[in-house]
Amino acid sequence: MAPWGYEKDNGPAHWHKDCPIANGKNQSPIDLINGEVKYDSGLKPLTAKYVPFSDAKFLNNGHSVQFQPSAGNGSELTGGPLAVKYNFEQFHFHWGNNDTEGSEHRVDGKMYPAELHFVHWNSTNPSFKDAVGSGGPNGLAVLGFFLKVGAENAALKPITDLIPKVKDAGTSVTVPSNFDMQAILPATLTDYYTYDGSLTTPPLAECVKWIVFKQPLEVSAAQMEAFRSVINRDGKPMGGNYRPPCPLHDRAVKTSFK
Ligand SMILES: C[C@H](CNC(=O)c1ccc(S(N)(=O)=O)cc1)Cn1ccc2ccccc21
Ligand SMILES: [Zn+2]
Repeated sequence: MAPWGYEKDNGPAHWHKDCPIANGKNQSPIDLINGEVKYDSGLKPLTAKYVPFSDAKFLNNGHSVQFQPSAGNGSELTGGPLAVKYNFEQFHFHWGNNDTEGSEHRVDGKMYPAELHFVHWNSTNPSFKDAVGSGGPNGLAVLGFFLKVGAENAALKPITDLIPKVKDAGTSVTVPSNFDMQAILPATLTDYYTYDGSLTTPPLAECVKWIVFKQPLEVSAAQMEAFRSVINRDGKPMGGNYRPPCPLHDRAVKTSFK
């Protein structure tokens, strides 16, 4: 099979051939149905402590655009549903070719124009790759933020301004060391959905504690358009790089809010 992608001939419906876990019982994304979630008063706010990276790249890997430090620097995530500290690994985006589609998770069937994922790995593992392969839903913790079109996002501007430099698959650019990743996050990481799931791209490993925030972030129409100028390995617009929702099976989605 051609390397996986989101086109007709290599998209999500084909992934099970190389990754049979695609039809597993803990797959992501899902449709977050408010009538079926359960409030858990034990869910505390999350704490993300992000230290500026001196050596990070912003890259186009053919299926997303991704902020990738060269090494860890103590940036970490704790709290919420997490029992231990998780190290920051990377963040990346999923988006659509118009404002009616693009996010991976949905809320009562509604899609947002894009979704931002902050990927972290369980620090009890020696490395990110070990955490992916560690088995069970505590290997990674991914924060999901919906993006909607509105005011310009000043915190994301240093990143969206770099998008034209990584238009082509396989290209990358150095991110200025004064980029403040912490500024992207809302002041308090309180209202979220959380459930046990998987990577949303092959190898689709079922190793993720998902934490999806109820409150979308805003980006300007111009910032949204920047994403839509990115192209994939086939020279086609990358927009549409989202997996459709997967069956919940017998999983519970908990919320930190009533
Ligand atoms: C997974 C890793 C490549 N994929 C990811 O890192 C990743 C991270 C987050 C998401 S999302 N959209 O769910 O937030 C999706 C993919 C490579 N890799 C590491 C071990 C490993 C083993 C076999 C094959 C590839 C392997
Ligand atoms: Zn993702």
